[in-house]
Amino acid sequence: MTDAITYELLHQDRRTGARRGVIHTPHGDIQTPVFMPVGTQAAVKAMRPEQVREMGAEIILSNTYHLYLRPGHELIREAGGLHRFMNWNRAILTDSGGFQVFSLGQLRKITEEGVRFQSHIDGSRHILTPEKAVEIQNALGSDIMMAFDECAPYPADREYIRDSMERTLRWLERCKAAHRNRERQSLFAIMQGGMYRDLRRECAERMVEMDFPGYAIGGLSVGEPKEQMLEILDDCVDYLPQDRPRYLMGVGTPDYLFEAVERGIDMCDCVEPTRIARHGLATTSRGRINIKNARFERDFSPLDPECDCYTCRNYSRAYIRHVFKAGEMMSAMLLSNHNLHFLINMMAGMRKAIEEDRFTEFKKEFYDKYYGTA
Ligand SMILES: CNc1nc2c(CCc3ccc(C(F)(F)F)cc3)c3[nH]c(N)nc(=O)c3cc2[nH]1
Ligand SMILES: [Zn+2]
Repeated sequence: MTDAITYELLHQDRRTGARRGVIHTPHGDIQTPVFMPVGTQAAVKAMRPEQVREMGAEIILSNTYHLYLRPGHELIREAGGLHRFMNWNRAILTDSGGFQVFSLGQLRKITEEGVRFQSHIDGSRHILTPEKAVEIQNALGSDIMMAFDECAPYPADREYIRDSMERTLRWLERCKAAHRNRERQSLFAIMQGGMYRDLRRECAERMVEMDFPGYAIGGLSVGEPKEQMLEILDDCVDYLPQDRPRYLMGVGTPDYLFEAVERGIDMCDCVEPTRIARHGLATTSRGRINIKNARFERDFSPLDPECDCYTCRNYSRAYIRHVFKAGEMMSAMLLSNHNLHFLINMMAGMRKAIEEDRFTEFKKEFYDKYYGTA
């Protein structure tokens, strides 16, 4: 029986680990490497689905933890699934909730069974188990479901990491056993192992042994120094099979995206573009700008002169600064639109550069402009 998703490798950059591929899903193809906009509560903040689609997004992320607590996965099942409910007809990947329980839930307790926690919304008590996480994602109908894992905290000693990794692997067996409709929804495994190279290798080997249609690298972007993350990443990608997509979880600022793609990562996410929009921050080809800054008061040029998005074609920095200061929702709409467009555009540039075996040059050009070393 074929899996819901399959990966096709199109081209390997001649001088780096960067690779160009396509992920075929029941809701269309995803060109990789890809940046996935975050739609935590069944909405990409301040954006309508048509806009997200129009800028070229082919997959968005959503979340088991949030949607289970509100509005409830059974309600979404009754609505015909998450695609119907949020009017998004391309691919959806849902995280399994483990990470969010730890970053959002109060009073949580890990047991062999699963994780007990109190809702950050109303304090009600719940338990999330591997079986429950699969059931919820099945109700949501996401094309890619993530296994229920523990994203170990940073720093953590080797003893803790090994025990946590072993439990995550036992939970993975339970997720696989609970997963029925492989031809409609694919289950991705998530590699843990902290910052310990040998544990990472062992975790990867045991996950690959169980065979999944895709693999995520978890337990990173949890506060570790950048060099440490890149060191771990150097090894992790090589432990994974060539013919499956690789998803690096929680990574999404431009510099990290380049480093991840250079090492052979296919999929990335991050709440950053829409989150920073709400604080008046815009990502431009010449670095980040804070629109609140007084220097933009009479600046009638676009956010980014090199950007062709709706925001940059129609509004000035002065206007966006004004609506932001005035507390108008328009500022989140215009900044989210630009920030997402910028990252999606940047990924399109990476894909083209890989096809032409000039990823290294593309990365240098980008860095020189973005960090002003030009
Ligand atoms: C920010 N750093 C980080 N984020 C991490 C995430 C969350 C990724 C995610 C997924 C969906 C959404 C949604 F809001 F769009 F829904 C938002 C974020 C992880 N998730 C799991 N399962 N294991 C990990 O080991 C892990 C490590 C992570 N490091
Ligand atoms: Zn723009």
